[in-house]
Amino acid sequence: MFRVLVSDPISRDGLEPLLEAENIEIVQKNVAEEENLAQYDALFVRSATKVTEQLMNQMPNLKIIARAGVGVDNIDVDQATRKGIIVINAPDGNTISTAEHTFAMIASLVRHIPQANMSVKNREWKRSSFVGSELHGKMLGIVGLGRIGTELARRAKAFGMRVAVFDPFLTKERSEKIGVEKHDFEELLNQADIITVHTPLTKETKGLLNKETIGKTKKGVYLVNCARGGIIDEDALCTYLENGHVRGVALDVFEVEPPEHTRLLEFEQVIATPHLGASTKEAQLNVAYQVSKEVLLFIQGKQVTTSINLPAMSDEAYKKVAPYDTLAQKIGSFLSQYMNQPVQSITIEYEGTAAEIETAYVTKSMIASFLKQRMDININTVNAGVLARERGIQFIEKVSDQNSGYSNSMKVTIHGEQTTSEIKGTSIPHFGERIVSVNGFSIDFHPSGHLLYIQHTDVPGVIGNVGRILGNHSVNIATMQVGRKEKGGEAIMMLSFDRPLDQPILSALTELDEIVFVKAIEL
Ligand SMILES: NC(=O)c1ccc[n+]([C@@H]2O[C@H](COP(=O)([O-])OP(=O)(O)OC[C@H]3O[C@@H](n4cnc5c(N)ncnc54)[C@H](O)[C@@H]3O)[C@@H](O)[C@H]2O)c1
Ligand SMILES: O=C(O)CC[C@@H](O)C(=O)O
Repeated sequence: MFRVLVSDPISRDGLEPLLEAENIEIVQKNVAEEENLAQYDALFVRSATKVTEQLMNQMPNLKIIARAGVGVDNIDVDQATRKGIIVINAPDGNTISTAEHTFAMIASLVRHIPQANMSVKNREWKRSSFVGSELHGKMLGIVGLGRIGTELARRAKAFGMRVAVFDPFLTKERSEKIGVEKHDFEELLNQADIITVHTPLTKETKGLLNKETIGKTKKGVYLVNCARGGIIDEDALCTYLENGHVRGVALDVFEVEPPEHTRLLEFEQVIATPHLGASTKEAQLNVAYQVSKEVLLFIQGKQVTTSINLPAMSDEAYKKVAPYDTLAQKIGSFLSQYMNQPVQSITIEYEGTAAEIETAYVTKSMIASFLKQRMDININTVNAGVLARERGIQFIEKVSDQNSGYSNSMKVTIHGEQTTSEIKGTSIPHFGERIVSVNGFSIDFHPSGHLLYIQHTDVPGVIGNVGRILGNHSVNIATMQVGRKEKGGEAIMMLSFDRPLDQPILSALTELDEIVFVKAIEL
């Protein structure tokens, strides 16, 4: 049974993909009211539930956190990553609703609609107090031209506005295609009549509009924040509202929500909504449906596509990656068992067609498989990189479209404290994965099951002696391959069996004079 806790109000209709599937239990209850948090595999939230490290510690079985919305600033993504918990969001389900809400706020702001509404309801008729401005011909400055910024730009243009944009990641081609003017931040501040922010809240965007930058705006500017509280500094807003430099402000989001203590709400020129950007039936259905489908993919062992802390990959891309993923996991596990010593660095080299896949994913998968042999915690592609770095293990990825004899190959080299080892493998369509070289010895075997690696001197009788000892212990050899670098030098044997070998057999083999090293490997 896969258990899902839905902590914030999320559209039940949107949960349909999970409700219709078998062996999934969905509980809609706030985390604060649930006594047995440890039983859940998935947690669904909107912006209200704060997914802290402490909460994650109370949910040791948690595998996936689904944010039914865009911003993940209420989730400690770094901690989730360390714990191997996938974080997904619904990147575009609420884009239209938020763009429409922002536009409604802009229109309300310049026509004083909320203030006029209050006045009429107070039985007043003060027409001259609420003279507004047209949007037509004015310049809207959009900071952050992502999904919402782009939809907003379209709506502003339909109203005859000029649209100026600042977004450090925006290309000239894209701005021309959308029909907006690309500016640097100072130009936008100097020229725009209305400035609206649509970036995520990050270290760079926190306080982006502050005492200094608001000071560079046109006198009488209108400011809008329907993205995240804190992108516009609230103290600075109060200062510029007080001295009349800022004519009006529209806020859907606040530094602290609900905004019980902010002075901002005392200003007549400030209009506010309680974080309603995504609050439409359509958006809530979309976001819940999007994350439910993603969680279902995860339960089915398929690739999720909207993860915050995994490389994004379509199903199509994963089909190409899957054979190399299996090969990488086998090599990682083999080397970890083989090299029983601390490790300093891991290099993974992709050649030929293997270089065309999403290599970052496969590298993490290999590292996860390597670390799993050594650590008793949940390790997967989400946290493998972080955990390796924390343990001082460097990992290096090299990609080359050249091939050295195989149409695709993957070579992993591990530098340990005492020795260095390497394994090269390839994936053969319809045949599976093969290891083609171990520590420079050419060989050819399928990396699976109960294996035995033997390093020995290349003299007559070794194979017979190994066969005799195994036979004496009633061990049946399933497959056997040998490889050597030169006649009479060192050589290796790779054997596979139907059952694991126990220690007395390994000791008996080690006692043979011509045997240098014996290692049982379970894959
Ligand atoms: N009020 C609501 O209910 C509501 C609803 C949805 C989203 N949001 C907020 O809106 C934000 C934007 O959503 P989106 O879907 O458009 O995201 P998005 O990722 O599509 O767009 C964000 C844009 O910001 C730009 N950006 C990043 N750093 C920047 C910087 N320092 N200066 C200028 N631009 C920068 C990025 O290049 C990107 O184009 C979300 O992060 C979320 O916090 C709020
Ligand atoms: O869940 C909500 O209503 C808020 C959503 C919004 O802030 C988001 O980032 O998607």
